[in-house]
Amino acid sequence: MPTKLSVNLNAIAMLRNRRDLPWPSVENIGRIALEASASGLTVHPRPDQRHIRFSDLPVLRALIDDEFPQAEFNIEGYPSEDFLQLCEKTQPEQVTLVPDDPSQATSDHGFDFRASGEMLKPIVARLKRGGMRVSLFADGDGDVEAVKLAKETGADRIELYTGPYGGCFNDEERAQPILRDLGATADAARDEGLEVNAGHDLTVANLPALVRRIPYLAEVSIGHGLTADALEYGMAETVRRFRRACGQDV
Ligand SMILES: CC(=O)[C@@H](O)[C@H](O)COP(=O)(O)O
Ligand SMILES: NCC(=O)COP(=O)(O)O
Repeated sequence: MPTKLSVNLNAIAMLRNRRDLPWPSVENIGRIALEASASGLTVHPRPDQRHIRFSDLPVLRALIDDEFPQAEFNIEGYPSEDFLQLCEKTQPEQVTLVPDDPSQATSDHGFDFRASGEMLKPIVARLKRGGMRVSLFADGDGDVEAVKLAKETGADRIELYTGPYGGCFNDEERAQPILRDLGATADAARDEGLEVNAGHDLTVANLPALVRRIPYLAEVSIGHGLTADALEYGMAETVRRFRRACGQDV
C-alpha cells in the first residue's frame, strides 16, 4: 500500500490570518487538495489560534463528511483538556498527540516516553474509546526501548519527527545517519505492532529516500514544504489571471 498524503493546512491558515479577510480559505484549499486525491487533511490548532482557528474545525469536518467521505481528518496537538474536548467534538479519524509547549514556534521533538508514558495511557484510552485512532509524535533516534514504551501507552501509531532529516536540505552525507535512525525507529515500531507515520519539513526532494527506507510508511502529513511548492508552481498562472483582470491580453 503506498504511503498516504495528508495535507497540513496550518501554513494556509497563517497566511489568511495576516488580514481580517477570509482568504486564502482553508476550506477551499482543503477542497483542492482532496480533489487532487490527497488522502486527508491535517491541522495543528495551537492554543493561541495563530493559524488554525478552533472555528475552522467544524468547517473542515463538514467538507470531508459532505464531499470526501473516504478522506481522513487528522488533528494534532498537545493533550490538554481543551484539546481533548476539541477532538471529541470534531471526531477526527486520527488524533496525533504532540508534546509541544504553547510557546513553541513549531514542533521540534517527540515525546519522552520514559517521562510521559504513564500520563499518556489514560489519554490514549479516552480518545480510542471516542472512536479516534491515536498517533504519538516520536523522535526518530533509533531508541528501541522508547518505542516499546510508546506501544505500552495503547497508541495505534507513532509519527516520526522528521525535522532533523528535512533540515539537511538534501545533503546526502548529513542525511544518511539520520535516515538510518529513522528507519531503525520505524522498524522497531513495526515489530511492536505499531503503524508508522512521519512528518515535519518533508519535501518532494527528501520524501523518496524516506519512503524507500520505510516502505510500509502509512502516512505523511506535509504543510510547509507543500504550501511553498503550491506558491512556486502556481504563481505563473496566478500572475496571468491578474494580468487578465488588468485588461491585458494574455
Ligand atoms: C507535529 C508537526 O510536526 C506539525 O504539526 C508541525 O508542528 C506543524 O505545525 P506548525 O505549522 O505550527 O509549524
Ligand atoms: N505532522 C507534520 C505536519 O503535519 C506538517 O509539518 P510541516 O510539513 O509543516 O513541517
